[in-house]
Amino acid sequence: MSESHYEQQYLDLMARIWREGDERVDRTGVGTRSIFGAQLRFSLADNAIPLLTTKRVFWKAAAREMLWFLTGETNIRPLVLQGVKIWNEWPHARYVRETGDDIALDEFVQRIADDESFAARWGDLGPVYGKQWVDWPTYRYRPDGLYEKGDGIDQVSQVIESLRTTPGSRRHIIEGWNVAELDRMALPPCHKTYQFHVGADGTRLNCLLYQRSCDVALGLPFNLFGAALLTRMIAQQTDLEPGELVWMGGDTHLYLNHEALIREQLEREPRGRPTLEISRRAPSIFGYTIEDFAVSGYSPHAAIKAPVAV
Ligand SMILES: Nc1nc(=O)c2c([nH]1)NC[C@@H]1CN(c3ccc(C(=O)N[C@@H](CCC(=O)O)C(=O)O)cc3)CN21
Ligand SMILES: O=c1ccn([C@H]2C[C@H](O)[C@@H](COP(=O)(O)O)O2)c(=O)[nH]1
Repeated sequence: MSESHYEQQYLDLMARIWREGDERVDRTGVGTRSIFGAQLRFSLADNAIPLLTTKRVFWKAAAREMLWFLTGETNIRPLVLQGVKIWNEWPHARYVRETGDDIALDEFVQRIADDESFAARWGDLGPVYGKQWVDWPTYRYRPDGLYEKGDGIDQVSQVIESLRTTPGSRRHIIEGWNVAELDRMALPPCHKTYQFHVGADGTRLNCLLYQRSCDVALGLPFNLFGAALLTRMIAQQTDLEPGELVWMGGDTHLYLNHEALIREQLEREPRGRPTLEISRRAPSIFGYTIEDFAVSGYSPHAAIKAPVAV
């Protein structure tokens, strides 16, 4: 018998949530079936990548999003200019809510692209992932008892440094959950904690991602690819071989309006094992561009459209 396909875990998770999940009214009002606590494991060895094949996943959008996080940027404009649409709904909803100007999503996005000052005012998501990852704010007390702003903390560089100098550490963490700033974020981070780990006698880099809330149909395919890509870049920068990606979900759910996608996708069989090649070693973790990444052996089933819950 052939070794089971890595994607079977994802399909099994989807089937189990749809079959056994509790039906819940969620923040978006759409409604979900949900389980609490789930785990998936993927090997990243030999350039393996946990990219779904039972529907086409636009991995370049996920890769561009990951590169955007690494720039520390929190405005959607750079994504919009690259044709990445996945964050557009949230600034649009805020704009409509705060101005009463009920413009269509497409028109809003066009203005973000065309008008830099409009984008500066309305395109920002607040201090989300990128900001916390590379510029976590600090404050220090002054002798007069007031605070002043300290230097931001670049967690990504610190993790790379700690992987190089103390690989056996159990503290290689990149954290997005800045409790003091949650109320200023368009959405509190979902893929909130990345822990890295050096295993196999100091040769392999493993990553564990803890995701507090997971949209299994739309978000998870992106989150798995993103986490694998981040791990691959960090492995290259620290001269380690890619090891394993462990994914852990908190509230792991399927939106009720994704039923057609779920039924269709669960009929399909995984197809092939794509690989990710990184064509050059960038001077630092911040030096990669989309052209550095190539996926080969990817001939997935057709994309399946589904509405995103805002
Ligand atoms: N409900 C919800 N689910 C999410 O996955 C999610 C959020 N909200 N809010 C913030 C981000 C945005 N993310 C998104 C948003 C949309 C797609 C999406 O529509 N994906 C489509 C098309 C992708 C494309 O056009 O490139 C897909 O078929 O995967 C994926 C991830 C992940 N996050
Ligand atoms: O990277 C992401 C970002 C978001 N999600 C999903 C998970 C939930 O369905 C929503 C967030 O809603 P909350 O009420 O804040 O939990 O977005 C994801 O799966 N992946």
